[in-house]
Amino acid sequence: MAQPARHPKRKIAVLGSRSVGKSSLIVRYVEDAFVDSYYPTIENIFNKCVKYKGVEYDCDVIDTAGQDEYSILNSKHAIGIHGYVLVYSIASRNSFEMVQTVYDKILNYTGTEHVPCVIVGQKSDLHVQRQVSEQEGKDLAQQLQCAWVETSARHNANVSKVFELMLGETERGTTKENPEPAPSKCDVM
Ligand SMILES: Nc1nc2c(ncn2[C@@H]2O[C@H](COP(=O)(O)OP(=O)(O)OP(=O)(O)O)[C@@H](O)[C@H]2O)c(=O)[nH]1
Repeated sequence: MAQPARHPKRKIAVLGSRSVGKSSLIVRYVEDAFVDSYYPTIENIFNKCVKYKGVEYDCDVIDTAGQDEYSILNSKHAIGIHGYVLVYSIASRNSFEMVQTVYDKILNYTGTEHVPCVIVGQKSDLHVQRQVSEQEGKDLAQQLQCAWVETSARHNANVSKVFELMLGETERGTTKENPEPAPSKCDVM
């Protein structure tokens, strides 16, 4: 009997400062809903099947508690992860600066020189409060060799693009013969 097609599993962690809209971005993507109220996240895992270039990926999306410069990376957010979505709010310069800090923490923890990442400027609907320009977002992404996009979970703008870009980053370098990207490991010193 023919075996059912296996969906490759991908684990994606969503990181960034508090209240930048990480949960809202994921909930918009997975459940197509938006809530105005703010409930700080402890930890949540969402699951969605995502079709990318004809392949259906079984994606676990890990929503994390917001980070700050003093947060220590949780091993659950650093081991076995295929890619990272690093979120800032376009209305908060501090949250934009936190992207580099969190990225450095990931590299430190995993002992690698590069991890597949998408940098996301969330709350793009907040034009009047904008503190971070599109160009600054693009420049950071170029510097860190990541993909970049601005989104609004509120207006459902570019939300699915984040996850397409993410799979583009994780699948880069994979081939038919070698279809599995290496998930991140812990660097044992
Ligand atoms: N204007 C606007 N507000 C948003 C958007 N996305 C989220 N928010 C609001 O921002 C607040 C924080 O959103 P959350 O999704 O809880 O943020 P978070 O990053 O998951 O927060 P933590 O769990 O504390 O890290 C909520 O009041 C949301 O309604 C957006 O695209 N536009």
